Amino acid sequence: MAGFYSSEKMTGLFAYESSDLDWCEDNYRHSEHIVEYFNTMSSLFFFVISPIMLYLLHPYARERNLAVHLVWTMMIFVGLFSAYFHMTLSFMGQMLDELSILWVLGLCYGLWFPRRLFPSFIKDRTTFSRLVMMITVVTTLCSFVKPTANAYLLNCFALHIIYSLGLEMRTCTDPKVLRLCWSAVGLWVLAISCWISDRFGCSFWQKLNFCYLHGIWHILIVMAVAYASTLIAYLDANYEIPYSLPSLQYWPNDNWVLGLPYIVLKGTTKTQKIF
Ligand SMILES: CCCCCCCC/C=C\CCCCCCCC(=O)N[C@@H](CO)[C@H](O)/C=C/CCCCCCCCCCCCC
Ligand SMILES: [Ca+2]
Ligand SMILES: [Zn+2]
Repeated sequence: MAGFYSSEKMTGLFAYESSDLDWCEDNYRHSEHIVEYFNTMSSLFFFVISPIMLYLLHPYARERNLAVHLVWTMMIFVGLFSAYFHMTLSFMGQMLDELSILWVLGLCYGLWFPRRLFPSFIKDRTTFSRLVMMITVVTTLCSFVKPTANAYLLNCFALHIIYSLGLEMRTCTDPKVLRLCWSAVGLWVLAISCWISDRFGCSFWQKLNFCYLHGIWHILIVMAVAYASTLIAYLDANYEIPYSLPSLQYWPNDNWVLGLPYIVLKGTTKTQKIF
């Protein structure tokens, strides 16, 4: 009997609308199987950008650490779980969506957090990455205590990333790097405005019959992550693999306003001897 109840509880976690979260978009408006149609479809944008970023960052990843590829590989899963969450609004969907974001953040911190900002008792990146891993595991467990707070906590990481970026950019005068930094911050500001507006201004947007801000957030946040992660990887390359002579370019065209940024390496391990 106890087994029956616990398996019933388990299926309850997968049940449609079992999450406490419900975004502004009308439920079942465009499909009887998909709770929030536009929020689900816009999550598919992750599948468009992630493979391109995997391809663009390959030369840098090969030189620095192939684990860099995990970032955009995991972003494909973030997109998948986000689509599943909005399709069902299930508790399991919510946790998969949020925990996959937490683990991408953990990975990015472990890989790229600048050495000179490490706490003084940490001497090398391996120890720092282990500490980040432990914090990520503990936060994963804590996320089940008050699941409605998770999204707010995750958004706070963006503030810490921007603060750390500010410290790193203080001495930068390169116009191309500054442009990438301001574009990343600008995209994030637009994205978070959509997220907050969807969360707290829903009755206003319903009156205007425009309930798609959370879907727009999905698109803007992927672009912000593409810009911010490339910028951080570029700063990291300058510090960790200076012989590779990193520079920034945009795909598909370097002159476009809204291309995807990537790192070009003009030197390789073969030219390392000179340094
Ligand atoms: C030294 C660290 C470098 C970090 C580089 C960037 C790392 C990006 C890490 C995570 C990717 C976030 C992907 C967002 C997916 C959104 C899915 C979604 O919409 N989920 C919502 C529910 O559907 C949920 O409510 C959202 C929760 C909030 C997520 C907050 C993510 C923080 C993203 C940080 C982006 C930094 C941008 C900095 C710009 C200068
Ligand atoms: Ca809804
Ligand atoms: Zn979402």
